[in-house]
Amino acid sequence: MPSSEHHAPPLLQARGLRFTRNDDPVFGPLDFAVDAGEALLVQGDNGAGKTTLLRVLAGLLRAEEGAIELDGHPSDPARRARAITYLGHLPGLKADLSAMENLDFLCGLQGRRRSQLPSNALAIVGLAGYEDALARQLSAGQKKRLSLARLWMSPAPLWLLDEPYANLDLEGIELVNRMVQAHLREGGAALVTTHGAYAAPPVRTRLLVMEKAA
Ligand SMILES: Nc1ncnc2c1ncn2[C@@H]1O[C@H](COP(=O)(O)OP(=O)(O)OP(=O)(O)O)[C@@H](O)[C@H]1O
Repeated sequence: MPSSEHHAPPLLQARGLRFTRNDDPVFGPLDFAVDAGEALLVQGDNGAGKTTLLRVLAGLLRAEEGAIELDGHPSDPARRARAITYLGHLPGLKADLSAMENLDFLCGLQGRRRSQLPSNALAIVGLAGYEDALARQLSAGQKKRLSLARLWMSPAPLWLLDEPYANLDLEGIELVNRMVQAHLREGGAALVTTHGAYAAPPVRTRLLVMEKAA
């Protein structure tokens, strides 16, 4: 653990991050940092570039310019695999596997927090009793909840959450906020995109407002 006089680098730092698509500017340059125990709310209208930013941070798209550091080191595939878990718009589930098989499969790919059992994670997200249901038989909200169970199992400290409230009922929105709170209490961090329509998680929050590039 770092001593009090040694200031740990942010979990995530972006400097001068700029993204263009076919020479059209999408966002940036952006500068921001997220420390352990913090959330960064990424706010902006439809098309402002929130999803693009998260995909750049997750290593799925390449920025035109700028630098990304994870824990004080340049972001590279191995560091991203250890540090980041990405919850995108699509649930990323295998339609013909059951809820439990999906979770086992994803834990096999990404590792899991030692203290967590997949069955507990399913119960936490309200899917107790759905262990054997095929993913394609789940509702949109239940699929989202299954993705949240995968998130809960992930050992990565940095959560990139693209509109995590989409398709969730009020209780599901509160579930997301409780999960983010618990994750931050354990020293994690989260980037959360939002249109501002839902209550943000009640945690230490920084704000990044994105506007459509001119
Ligand atoms: N695959 C793509 N090909 C071409 N243009 C794209 C693609 N994906 C996004 N865009 C464009 O990039 C810009 C940013 O899109 P992005 O999805 O990042 O916005 P967003 O802030 O996440 O929007 P929303 O709130 O609607 O999800 C938009 O102008 C969009 O039309």
